[in-house]
Amino acid sequence: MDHVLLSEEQIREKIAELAAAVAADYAGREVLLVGVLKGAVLFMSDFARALQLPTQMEFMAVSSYGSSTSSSGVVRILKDLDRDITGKHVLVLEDIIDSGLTLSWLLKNLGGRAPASLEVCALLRKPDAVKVEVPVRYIGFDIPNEFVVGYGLDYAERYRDLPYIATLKPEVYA
Ligand SMILES: O=P(O)(O)OC[C@H]1O[C@H](OP(=O)(O)OP(=O)(O)O)[C@H](O)[C@@H]1O
Ligand SMILES: Nc1nc2[nH]cnc2c(=O)[nH]1
Repeated sequence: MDHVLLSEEQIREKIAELAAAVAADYAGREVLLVGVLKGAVLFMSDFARALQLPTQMEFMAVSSYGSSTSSSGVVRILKDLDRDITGKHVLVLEDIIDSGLTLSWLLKNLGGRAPASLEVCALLRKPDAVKVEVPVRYIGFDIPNEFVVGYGLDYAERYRDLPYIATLKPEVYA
């Protein structure tokens, strides 16, 4: 671990803000939250509790081919949604947008299933790493182009359980 980038408290406050914005925008509608496994699991859990709206939850697991610290844009579905999203108001919850390749693929895929609406709420985004622009309605934090772990984010499956987000020393993963 190098240093803490975002503390537990900063994350909690940001999630409250995001949830308030989503609740205002979706008032009167039921939202179907789609969490992208595994990274978004902690975010999904805290966000769903903060959101003052009737919600349902689904999960999807995708894997991008590439090294453990970068994605290639070739995406494979490891676990699909358990049901049809036709006519649903879908809000995709992502932990991080790095190159944008995963989300870009996912939005095309989900968009083809005729949801009533499809938006994204991402906790983290690295503006300097983006290779494809993805329309993202709700963003938690823009962060520097460094590899981060914690709060769902792993390095080789470790560190997901940290309640904060930290940078990893480059020598650990280079
Ligand atoms: O914008 P990109 O460059 O495509 O990277 C972002 C994706 O990478 C991470 O997932 P990962 O493939 O590491 O799987 P995990 O969530 O199971 O850790 C993260 O959760 C995003 O889904
Ligand atoms: N853990 C982790 N996974 C990622 N996937 C894309 N970017 C990152 C990152 O900075 N950290």
